Amino acid sequence: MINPSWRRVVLKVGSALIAPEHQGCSEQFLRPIAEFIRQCRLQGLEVILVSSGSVAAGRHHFNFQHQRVPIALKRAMAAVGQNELMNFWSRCFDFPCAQVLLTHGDLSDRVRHVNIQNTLRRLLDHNVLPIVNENDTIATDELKVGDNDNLAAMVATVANADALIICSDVAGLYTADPNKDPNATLIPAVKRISADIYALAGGASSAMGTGGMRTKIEAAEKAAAHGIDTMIIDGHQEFSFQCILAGKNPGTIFYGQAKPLSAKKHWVRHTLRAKGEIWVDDGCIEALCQHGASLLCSGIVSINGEFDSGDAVLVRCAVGKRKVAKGVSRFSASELFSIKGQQSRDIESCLGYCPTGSDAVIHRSEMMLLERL
Ligand SMILES: Nc1ncnc2c1ncn2[C@@H]1O[C@H](COP(=O)(O)OP(=O)(O)O)[C@@H](O)[C@H]1O
Ligand SMILES: N[C@@H](CCC(=O)OP(=O)(O)O)C(=O)O
Repeated sequence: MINPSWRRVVLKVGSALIAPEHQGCSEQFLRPIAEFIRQCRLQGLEVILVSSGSVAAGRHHFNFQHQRVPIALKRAMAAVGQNELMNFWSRCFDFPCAQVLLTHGDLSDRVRHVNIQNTLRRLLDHNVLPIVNENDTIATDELKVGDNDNLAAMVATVANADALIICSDVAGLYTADPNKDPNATLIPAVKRISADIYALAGGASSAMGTGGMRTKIEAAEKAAAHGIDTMIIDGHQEFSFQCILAGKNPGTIFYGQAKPLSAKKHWVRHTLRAKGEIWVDDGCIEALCQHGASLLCSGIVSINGEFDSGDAVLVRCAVGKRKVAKGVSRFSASELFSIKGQQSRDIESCLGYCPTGSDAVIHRSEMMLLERL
């Protein structure tokens, strides 16, 4: 294995590998991937598979020729395709497979998040292969992750994996989209994901791919913040899998951070979605960024959006509106309208009650500074 310290890996397989001809699941690329999973398990690695392809695999059952599929039809295609997908994967192995269908709503709810973690743990303990996909049949824009690269990174985080391997249709991250630029060259390793790395990424070039390279870099960034290494490899080539098993790098490796974020901070930063904004003054920004303070109501200038206590919000500078932090608000938007700019001791007299028993609007432990990242 490329890194002998890896104990648990998440392997993500894109739709173009599952159903390359739009005619249901194809053995062509899946057999070598299945063999790789088998070999990993023989080497003592725990494997979680994140398999795309429910829509691509189900499409041939519907007489629909247009490129853009209406969402209601996509949900129906996913329902039938997911079944084909699971049947196919199950036939590849002589050990049991488990279907785990998730939405973003499941990953961002603390109780369901823990349930997912416990279920994956139990499945791996009993040598079952978890096969994860987004629950496309019911997912709404608000509740879905939207692409399986980011979903796989969230699964790698919740499962405390050591590595995320993304099987794509190109060998890795190139200096430009290799399908458009013949001079593009492969970047073998990325130590830090910066804006320059994002600038290299274009969208999906195949009709089946969802996010292109950008969502793969987002996934690598999420994983790295949890200390997880990410590899992007060409899943069409058996050689890619042989390389990994032989300890070589056939694509691009993004190294996990040596000092990962705490699980709570990672969840706030990389899983929760901001439901609103709190705009703060310069003194407040200095307290947050330079003194590690919690956010208090005295520094709040304005509130934007509807959110409840417990929802994630963005903290923005009132002047210039740049993003300063992301965190969990202990007050709702309507409560903050009443107490913004007030001293903490006045919260109770403004609201008639003190909802949290603490004066922090966002506690330090539930806030991630964005400016330092
Ligand atoms: N800098 C880049 N390096 C490699 N591929 C890139 C880059 N920018 C854009 N791409 C495109 O991203 C595609 C892979 O993403 P996608 O089509 O979503 O596939 P998948 O099904 O693997 O998720 C490649 O085929 C390529 O055309
Ligand atoms: N959940 C969707 C796939 C979403 C997705 O990200 O697809 P891909 O870019 O092919 O990995 C499905 O199963 O059809």
